[in-house]
Amino acid sequence: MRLTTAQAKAESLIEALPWLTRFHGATIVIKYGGNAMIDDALKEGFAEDVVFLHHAGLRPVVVHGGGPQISTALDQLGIESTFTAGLRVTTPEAMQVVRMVLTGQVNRDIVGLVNRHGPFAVGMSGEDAHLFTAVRKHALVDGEPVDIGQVGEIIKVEPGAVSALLDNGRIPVISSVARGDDGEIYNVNADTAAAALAVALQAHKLIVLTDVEGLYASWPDDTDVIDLLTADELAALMPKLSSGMVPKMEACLTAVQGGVPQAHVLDGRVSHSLLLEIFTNEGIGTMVVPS
Ligand SMILES: Nc1ncnc2c1ncn2[C@@H]1O[C@H](COP(=O)(O)OP(=O)(O)O)[C@@H](O)[C@H]1O
Ligand SMILES: CC(=O)N[C@@H](CCC(=O)OP(=O)(O)O)C(=O)O
Repeated sequence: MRLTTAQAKAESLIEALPWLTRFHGATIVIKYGGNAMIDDALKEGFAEDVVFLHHAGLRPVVVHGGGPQISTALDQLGIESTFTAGLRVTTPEAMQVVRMVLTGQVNRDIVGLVNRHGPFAVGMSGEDAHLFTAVRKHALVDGEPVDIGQVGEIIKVEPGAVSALLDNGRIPVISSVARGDDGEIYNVNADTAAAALAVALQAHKLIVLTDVEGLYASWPDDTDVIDLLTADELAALMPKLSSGMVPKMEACLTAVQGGVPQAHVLDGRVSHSLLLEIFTNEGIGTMVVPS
């Protein structure tokens, strides 16, 4: 029997029923990366998805990056910027720009888009209420530690302010800047920050949005997406991964090993990818589960 358009829509809604039941009240940490913020329609779609999750009874938390936006700002200011082992070498001068772009620009943009739908989003820096405390991190190059400036490694998460916002029916939107007990501020990779928060909140899911379909089996030669991996399988694969996928898959591993039952890498260029992952039977992207 052919379904009418209206019946097909009803079928889609009903397909979501078991997932709505399962995830009611669940905390979902979503990492929104700079490369998934490519155009206004996608950004608006992302904001709609987050508000949809909120109305569906989930507790979404957004942790965002903004790497391309930071690079553009540094370029415009004539400040040179390089990456070592996937992390931005961050001089004190660059750190001011990182903080300005992440907390002052990208954070405001996301909060503004979500709040078109109601008084939901509250923007925070990872510096606020001691959310992220970091120490200076060194990159490892050929096994040797290399100084990369004010890049932080999170050593403590105090999620109380985030939990209070969630309990108050808000959607926290958090930039990946951290404070140090030494009085410094630190630039933290946003995938890493999202994983640390997912563990501290004991979230039900970590979802990392990026600009590829998921983890490719053997990038760039083989672009078959690996749809499911256990933590042990991922740990064995880690040494073979390169560039931007390293912090993303490390984040998934940290989250799952830290008690988060599911971590996903999804294509943020696909409109409404968050809803497709959470509310459809197939899901999309790569999912990491405990071994
Ligand atoms: N095995 C892999 N599977 C998928 N992408 C990979 C893989 N290895 C490296 N990459 C690269 O990692 C990039 C994603 O990382 P990145 O550019 O840092 O994203 P974001 O800004 O979303 O954090 C992809 O666009 C791709 O070029
Ligand atoms: C230390 C480090 O590299 N920090 C990142 C923080 C932003 C980020 O992670 O943004 P995406 O998620 O868009 O890549 C940076 O300066 O680019």
